[in-house]
Amino acid sequence: MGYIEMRNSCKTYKMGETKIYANRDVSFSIEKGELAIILGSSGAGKSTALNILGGMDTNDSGKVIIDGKDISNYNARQLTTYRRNDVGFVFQFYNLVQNLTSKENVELASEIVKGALDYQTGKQVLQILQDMCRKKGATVVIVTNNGAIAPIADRVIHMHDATVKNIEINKHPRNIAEIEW
Ligand SMILES: Nc1ncnc2c1ncn2[C@@H]1O[C@H](COP(=O)(O)OP(=O)(O)OP(=O)(O)O)[C@@H](O)[C@H]1O
Repeated sequence: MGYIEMRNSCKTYKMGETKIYANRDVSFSIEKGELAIILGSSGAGKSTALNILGGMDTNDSGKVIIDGKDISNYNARQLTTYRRNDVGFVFQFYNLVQNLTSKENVELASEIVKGALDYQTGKQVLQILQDMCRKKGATVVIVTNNGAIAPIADRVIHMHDATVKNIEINKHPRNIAEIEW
């Protein structure tokens, strides 16, 4: 079993009378110490999957197994403990997260790099994330619509239209210095 596993995870949002499928039967597995990239165009469902993995949102059905525990059964208090102890977030833009209280949003914001990342700062952040995997054994999940950074990942999860279309394993991930966008 992977360190992180989504199994048939589904999430819908209601917009008035309309039901929007943000994640439909999303399944993937990430090994401990991997750098995984979830890649897809705007609206593909990447942030929805990441928010669920990070305990910031909950799914409607399906399992979300982290280190052998199914966090999809967690209540709000358990999710708060999980976020505090087991998860770290870096946002590209300053985001308010809908499911968190305003106090939790302020706490999150205090840990976030200032505003949108410029090119060089973006590269430095990627370098830190890759080093955290390679040197400290951390498991990192990056969400992006920029295909140019996919070669730095051990695993690339392609999403389109709320589903996982394809999963690629890079046997020889590139160093950050080798990529340009
Ligand atoms: N809170 C919400 N209420 C209603 N619809 C939502 C909500 N969050 C996401 N959606 C919808 O769910 C779908 C998936 O959105 P999601 O943000 O997960 O995509 P994404 O791949 O991360 O896109 P982006 O790259 O633009 O951030 C989209 O159609 C989006 O409009």
